[in-house]
Amino acid sequence: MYGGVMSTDDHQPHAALPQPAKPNPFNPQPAPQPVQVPLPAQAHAPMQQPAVPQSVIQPDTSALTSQAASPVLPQPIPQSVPQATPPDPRMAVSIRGLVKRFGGKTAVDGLSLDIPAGSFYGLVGPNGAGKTTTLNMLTGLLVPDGGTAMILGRDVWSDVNAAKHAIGVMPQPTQIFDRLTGMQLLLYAGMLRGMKRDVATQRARDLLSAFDLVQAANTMVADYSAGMTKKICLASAMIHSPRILVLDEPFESVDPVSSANLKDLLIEYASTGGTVIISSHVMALVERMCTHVAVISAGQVRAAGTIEQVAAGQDLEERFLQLVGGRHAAAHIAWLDGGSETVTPQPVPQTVQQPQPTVQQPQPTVPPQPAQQQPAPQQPQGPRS
Ligand SMILES: Nc1ncnc2c1ncn2[C@@H]1O[C@H](COP(=O)(O)OP(=O)(O)OP(=O)(O)O)[C@@H](O)[C@H]1O
Repeated sequence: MYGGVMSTDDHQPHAALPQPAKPNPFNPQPAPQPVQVPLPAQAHAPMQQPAVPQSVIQPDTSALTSQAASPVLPQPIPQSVPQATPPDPRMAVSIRGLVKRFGGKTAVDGLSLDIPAGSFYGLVGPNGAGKTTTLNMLTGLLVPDGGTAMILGRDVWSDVNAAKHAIGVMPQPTQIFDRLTGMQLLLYAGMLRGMKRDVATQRARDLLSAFDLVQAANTMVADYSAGMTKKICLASAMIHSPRILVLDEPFESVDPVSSANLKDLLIEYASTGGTVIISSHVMALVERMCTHVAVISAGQVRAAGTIEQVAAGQDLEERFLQLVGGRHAAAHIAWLDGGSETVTPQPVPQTVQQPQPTVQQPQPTVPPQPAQQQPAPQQPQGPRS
């Protein structure tokens, strides 16, 4: 997804590039196009959950600390979400009461969050917590059912082009034109953003170099490995030097060398005032790289603030487990023993022994019997020999 650039009027660059095999891969969502259409009234309706106040970025650490004494059992959710407050336009991102339902499933359940400009913000949460859905709504890919989101003081949906101009979103590998070469893909991404070809070319070279993809610059992305594809996706999100980078699992499949380079690049980017928002399951990475973290579970923010505030003096991963209650003491599967015990042979079920009609034909080694003395074997479903 390349934000509002999909509606750019600069079509000339497109003609110079090979035609992609897939239709509109940068915006895989089916119609309607949320970037073009104002939200229905309820999308901007009053928040459906108490919004997070400023304390969301400076949560009540005393509450967190007071729970630190019990390292095993899940702790109560910190009470860091008091009464609704309006979105904060000073924030890079300010979300209030965001809601998304898929049928009967509420994926995002009144989520509120403030992300300060210049922060390196990690979103962590169990599988299915609602991280991707939140990011998709934040970046205009998905129409929310309720709540509001602001990017640098502009409402994502009512001022979508301005908001999206400020962000760079890493597309998923399935969303890119993989019949382009890496260089072509970056050029395409840059020129979609209205960049001149020579500027885009230079930036593409810089990015290919930074991501160790120079050798693969003229290789079709379809022939890239998973990690290389991830890197080119990331590079395409960065080429227009956005003020906010939104990266869903950016380090997944990326090798340690590229990963280190990427981390340096992102840290430097954040140090110059850029805001990086990543979702990740790698707690150590979040703890090491991010300045802030939000723990999301069941579509809500369980805790948010600086790493130190959320960790509250503990290992972040342990704290995470407490907050989401994900570790169950009885995680034991009796038969999953790695072969350490003797396996007692069990009688093979009859259904397994049952000969297959086409396989269990009378064996050719059986001595031939006179047809009139030996009836054919009892194989009613098989062809007769
Ligand atoms: N398009 C969809 N249709 C139906 N349900 C969906 C859709 N997208 C997400 N969901 C559901 O919404 C919930 C949140 O999904 P989401 O992908 O946002 O979680 P996540 O936190 O990103 O998970 P993960 O860490 O596994 O990537 C899940 O229960 C998921 O099954």
